[in-house]
Parts: sequence; C-alpha cells; structure tokens
Amino acid sequence: MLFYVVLLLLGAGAYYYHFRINRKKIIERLEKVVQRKRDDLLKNIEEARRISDKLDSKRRDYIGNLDFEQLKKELQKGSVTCVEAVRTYFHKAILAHEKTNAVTCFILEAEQQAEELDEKAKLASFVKPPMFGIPLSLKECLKVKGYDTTRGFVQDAYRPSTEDSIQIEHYKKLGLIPFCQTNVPQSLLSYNCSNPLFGTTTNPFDSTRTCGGSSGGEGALIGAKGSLIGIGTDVGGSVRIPCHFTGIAGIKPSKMRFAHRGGGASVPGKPLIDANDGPMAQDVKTNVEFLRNVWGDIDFQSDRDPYCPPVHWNESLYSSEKKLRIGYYIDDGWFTPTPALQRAVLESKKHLENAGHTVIPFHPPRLTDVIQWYFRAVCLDGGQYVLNKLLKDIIEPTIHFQVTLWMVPTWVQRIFSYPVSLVFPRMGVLMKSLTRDTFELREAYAEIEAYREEYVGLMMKDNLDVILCPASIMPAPQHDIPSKVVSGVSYTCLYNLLDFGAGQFLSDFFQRIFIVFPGVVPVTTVNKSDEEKLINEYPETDKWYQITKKATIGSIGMPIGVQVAAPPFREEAVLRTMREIEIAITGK
Ligand SMILES: CCCCCCCC/C=C\CCCCCCCC(=O)NCC(=O)O
Repeated sequence: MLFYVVLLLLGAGAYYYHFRINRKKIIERLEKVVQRKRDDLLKNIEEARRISDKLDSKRRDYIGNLDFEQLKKELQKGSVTCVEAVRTYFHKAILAHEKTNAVTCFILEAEQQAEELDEKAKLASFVKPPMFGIPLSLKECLKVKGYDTTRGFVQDAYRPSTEDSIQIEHYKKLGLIPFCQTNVPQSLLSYNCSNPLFGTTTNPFDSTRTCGGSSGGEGALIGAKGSLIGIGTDVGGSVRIPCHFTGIAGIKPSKMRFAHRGGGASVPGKPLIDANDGPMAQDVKTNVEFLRNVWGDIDFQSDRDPYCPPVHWNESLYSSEKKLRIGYYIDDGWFTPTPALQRAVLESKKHLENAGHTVIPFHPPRLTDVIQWYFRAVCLDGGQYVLNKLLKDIIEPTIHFQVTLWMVPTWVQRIFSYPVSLVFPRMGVLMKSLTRDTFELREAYAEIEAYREEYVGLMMKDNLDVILCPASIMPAPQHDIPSKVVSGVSYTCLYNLLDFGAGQFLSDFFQRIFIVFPGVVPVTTVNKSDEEKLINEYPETDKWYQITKKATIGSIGMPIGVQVAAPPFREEAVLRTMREIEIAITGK
C-alpha cells in the first residue's frame, strides 16, 4: 500500500515539476512578445500624436466640443472635414488613454480613409453616407483587416485579421471611420479590464476602480470623452456593465439584428448564450441615431449573412405616443444591489410615471436556477476551452481567483459544493454550475428554453412592453473584485440567457416575445445617503455580500445606470424608454 502511495506522490510530483518547467518556458517566451507589443504601441501612439498635431489646437478644440449630432451635421455640410474629425479624435483618444490606458492600437489608416472620403466629397455626383466622417472606436476583439484581435491572450498577438467583419464593412459604408481599438479583460469572460498584453484599463472617475468589462476599454475611452461612439460585445453584460461603471449609455441588441459572419467570440460554439455586438456612446440620443442609420440600411448585412434577417429600424415604434406598460424590480432575489442602484431604478420609475407610463412591479422568477444554467451554458465544456488557452498564456493576476475555480475538476467542485452549501449557500450554487456531462448540459438547455417561455408568459400576462431594473449589483469596484464576485452578473446575464437561437424569428409571435434586448442609461451618482444606507443596512450574510459592501464603500460620486430590456425586434421600444429617462434627467 505504502509503495503505491509513494508511487502516486512521485508521479504527481513529476507531473507538477514538468508543468512548472513548461509554464516557465511559455511565460519567458511570451514576455518577449509583451515587450514587443508594448514598444509597438508606444510607437503607434507617437504616430497618432504626430497625425493629430497636424491640426491647429484651436480648431481641434472646436471640433472636439461638438457632440455626435453637431459633428455629423458639420461633416455633412462640409464645414468640418473627415481628416479634421480623425485628427481631433486621435488627439482626444490619446488624452483619454493617458488617463485610463484604454487604447490598444490606433488605426493609422483612418487618416487615409478620411482623406479619400474628403476627396470623394469634392465630386458633385457623390452622395455623402449618413455617418460621413465620424470616427468610430472598436473593442479589440472585433475583426478589422490588418489588426490583431487577441482578447487579451498574449499567444494571439501578431495574428492580424485578414478581412474586416461584415459589421465593420457596413460601418465603413455608412461613412464611419474606425480609428482605434480598445482594451478587454483576458478571455473576455470578466467584467473587469486587465490583461497581460496591454495592462489594466482604469475608470475615468477613479483610477483605483475598474471601468468594467469586457468592453471596458470602450467604457473608459467614451467615459473620458476620447470617442463619441464605439462598438462593444456582450455575452453576460459586457456592453452594459462598463456603461454603468463609466456613466455612459449602451445597448445590446437581440442577436439576430446584426450579422455575425466574420465576427469573433469569447467561447465559440455555445449555442444558447451568444455574444452580441452593441453600440456605446456618451448618451442615448447618439445610440439612437447610430442604430437608426445602421438598421435603416440593414440589407447590407442581411445580403452578406443570410442568418441576419432584414429587419429595418422601426421608427413608428420608437416615436410612438402610446403610453407604455413597464415592469420594474430593484432586487432579483439572487443578489441585492447596493442602495444607489436601487434608488436609480426608483428614480427612473418616477420619471417614467411622470411621462404618463404605467410602471408596475415585476419579479423575474427563479434567479438561482438562472445563475446555474447561465454558467453551465457559457462554460459549456466546464470551462476547458478558456482554461486551455489560459494555461498556454501568461495568466492575468486580476482573474486568478476565477481561473483557480476553473482549474478545480468539476467532480471535485461538486463534492465540495455540499459542505460549502451549508455555510455559503450561494457559493454552493455556483460550485454545482459547471457541467459534469452532456446529459446535464442538455438538461440545462431544455430548462433555458422552458424558462424563456415562462418569462415572456409573465410579461404577456401583465401586458408589459419593457422591463426596468438595476444595471448591476454595485458601482465600479476595484480591479480584482469582478473575478471574486463573478455571480454579480445576474442582472445582465439574465437577458443574455433569454436570447434566442436562429429560426424562431420566423414566427411573428416569437419575434414579438422571446428575445430580450437590454440597454443601460446613466441616471445618477452615488451619494452620501446611499453610503449611509450601505453601511447600516446592506446585507453581510455571506462573503460575496461582504466583498461587495467593502468595495462599494468610498464610491460617492461614481456613476450609476439603470437597465431597460424588451422582447426581440422591439429594440426601438427600449431606446424610446431610455431616451425618455435621459430627457427627464438631462433636459436634452
Ligand atoms: C466553482 C465555480 C466555478 C464557476 C466558475 C465560473 C467562472 C466564470 C465564468 C464565466 C464568467 C462570466 C462573466 C461574464 C462577464 C461578462 C462577459 C461578457 O459579456 N463578455 C463579452 C464577450 O464574451 O463577448
């Protein structure tokens, strides 16, 4: 017996030794890549600075102070040129980058694209496209010809995309000029924004706090006024959480409203929970204008990707005067949000009631189950795909906790989940979430499908048009917190789980009720009384609550958004609701 124990220990030791040596080699090799990439970025920024400096600083300030609508008009009139717009936004993005480390690369060809557009504009026959000359920032994972999409993995550096994705092609056709790429967390499966290649992106309001993720670079850049409009992706909150953390507005349309051919994903091959791209901007108005133009011309995407139905912008839904019926909740029953987030929903409710809408309580059912199905379906191979990539890479320290969880074999997690449940029941739920086998995975898929019916059934029973709820559980926390409180995505991941696969859109009934489309609009900032309530009333019943409470203390002044969600192909109703909240708050 002793012999076998010794043999086993020796075997384990040898395996561990081999593993360490191998990891050391990988890290040494990749550290050189990191250095090269960082040197290249410095040169790239200097080149962008040289380009931006060609424009007189007074002119740059003038153009830099125009909002989206004003810049769009001036570009259309010809009183601002595309080259001037690009040079201005190189300048503004450099300033934002110096503050937050948001940019991973400037797309230097933007200047040339701008020059070509300006040349075309001189021809009498040329009809300017609707978003002529507007600079567009892009999350690093979106495919642009000639540029990397590393998703924060060092191993994927210097493997540039060979083509633009269909969406990028479309944006260029509409006159937009992609001018920079922005940072992401390693793997995209986190709501912070750090990776070993480009480092940590910080929140423009407080550098000790995260800008959110995974479209965190976009959040930081737009929040710091370095871009007017950008594109993120969202599989669990990655557009909405950074918007909420950085005080901007953004939306995650239902999957089929964009073409996905040529796009990338955090975990390819997960059928029920898929990432959608979505715009992010300083206000709702800009998102509306952007989507009005993109969906007004959606045939461009549908023609190239038959899985993208040609559903056009629905102006009558957006501009309708019919009063809405809105369901709201301030606590999903899984994770009580901190007081400012609850107040933001209640204030928005009042604004909407003042505008004549009916706002009634709505309770999303069984969030504990939702959390389990979501993690099971996102990590559909038990996290193996991401873990394999991570083990071939330098692992980002701010996601160490999350990676450690993934490394524990599923059967071990399952055994320990029972004793853990006795002292920390919510952790027990998470520890039972990763799938043991395909039998369990199929079951989870079936549950998700049934849940979709249940959820929309509840909405239909009360004849609800949209749902109003918190955007997250807390204001922006410190950089390492998201990986420690990964279950805090319940407010956003619910609406990814309710998304829909191809095919069902064929029926009008399904189109109306099944896919849910959420967006986030900034509403308020954390105040003193929120902090007092947090200290005196916020639960401390388990470790996640304790971490959340501690991370939220000291967040006075941080932005807070709310989330609005609605059934598929009714994105315009969500935008209308968000815009009405925006008008009530800002008066414009
Ligand atoms: C012992 C318990 C094991 C559970 C381990 C869970 C590990 C965490 C897995 C997934 C985290 C999901 C967080 C989602 C954050 C938002 C991500 C997002 O929207 N990404 C966008 C994209 O992928 O494009």
